Amino acid sequence: MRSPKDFFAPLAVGAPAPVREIPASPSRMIHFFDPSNEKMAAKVPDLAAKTDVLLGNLEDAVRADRKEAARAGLVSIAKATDFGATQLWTRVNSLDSPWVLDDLITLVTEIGDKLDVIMVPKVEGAQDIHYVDRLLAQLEARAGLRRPLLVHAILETASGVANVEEIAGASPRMQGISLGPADLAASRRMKTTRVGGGHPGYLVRSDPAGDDLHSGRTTYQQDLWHYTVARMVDACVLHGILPYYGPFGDIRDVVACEDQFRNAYLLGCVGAWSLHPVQIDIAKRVFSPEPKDVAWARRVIAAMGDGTGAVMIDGKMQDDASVKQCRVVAELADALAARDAELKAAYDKATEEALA
Ligand SMILES: CC(=O)SCCNC(=O)CCNC(=O)[C@H](O)C(C)(C)COP(=O)(O)OP(=O)(O)OC[C@H]1O[C@@H](n2cnc3c(N)ncnc32)[C@H](O)[C@@H]1OP(=O)(O)O
Ligand SMILES: CC(=O)C(=O)O
Ligand SMILES: [Mg+2]
Repeated sequence: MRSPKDFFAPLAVGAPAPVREIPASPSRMIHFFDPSNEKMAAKVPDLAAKTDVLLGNLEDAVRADRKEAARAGLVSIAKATDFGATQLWTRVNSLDSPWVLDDLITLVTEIGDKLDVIMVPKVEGAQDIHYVDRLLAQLEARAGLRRPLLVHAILETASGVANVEEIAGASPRMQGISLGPADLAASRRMKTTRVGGGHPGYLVRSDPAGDDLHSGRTTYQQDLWHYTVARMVDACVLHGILPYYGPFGDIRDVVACEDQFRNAYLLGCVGAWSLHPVQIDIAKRVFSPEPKDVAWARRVIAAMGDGTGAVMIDGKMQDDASVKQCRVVAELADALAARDAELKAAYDKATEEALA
């Protein structure tokens, strides 16, 4: 563990100084593509126009015999594409794999100036982040980079969950953490074979009306990921970094995908992964506050003046705490509206109507 005095010192001579605050650019969807897949690669320029984050994936879902092609593909795509305001991220192979060292050396030295964030899978504890932190500093110095790369950890091992607070605070490079429900389920020996989402067997049942235990009892499916997402959100907030829901593997079930994303949004996550183009708009919709909620938040903020005291609006009590809740929604809306004219118009129209 570095001393608090050295926390923001560069870890290699010539490496750029670490950032003191994580940039709050929109990252409602982290869209995954396989840079070795020609069809997906061809779509990257179009996808850059409609996603907040594009991520060139080198790890799971890329076949072992395509790892080098994926790495080389990402280098060419990054060099050839103008991403505009969209961030470019990558997910490198796991730290115990035969590919990760070349992934990091190649990507940082060839396209370090185009990359924003490096996602590290299967993080077990702070030691994994410390390893990547020092190596990135050495490579940044070698490449002459002026801006430090940020690091994102996937929470997908039982040990990672047990150590999530120390992972979140392991380095000033830590940008955020995503839930990895597939590897996490395997690591914990959970008995679900689904990639994220609920399970019909994980439920609670209402009490029986009488002696008949078998009929008339409603069941409610529960969220398998509630505990982990909530814990991840707290760890991220504690260290000033951003929490994300990860993948939803049932691409066809756009309805349950939206539900899972919304649960994560309501619990504090800022975005989720999209694995297929059909999930991009779902994430955009869910992780952008609804116009009526923005209008309400702005109305409460306006009515609360300096933010202290208590007022009644439409029969609901508002005070110093509820105005803070409203500021969360209003500030997110302002940040998204600054980049999205359509959203800005919808927020402003709803606010005008609410204040009329
Ligand atoms: C547990 C984890 O680690 S999750 C993260 C790792 N997994 C991934 O990254 C998976 C990424 N996604 C995929 O590989 C694919 O979407 C699959 C395999 C799930 C489905 O792919 P397909 O069977 O080709 O889907 P489908 O036929 O509906 O695709 C329609 C079009 O969208 C394209 N497409 C599919 N997924 C993507 C994507 N993620 N990005 C860009 N284009 C895509 C297809 O190439 C196809 O293009 P075409 O119309 O030119 O032929
Ligand atoms: C996200 C991921 O990598 C997983 O669920 O395993
Ligand atoms: Mg995984």
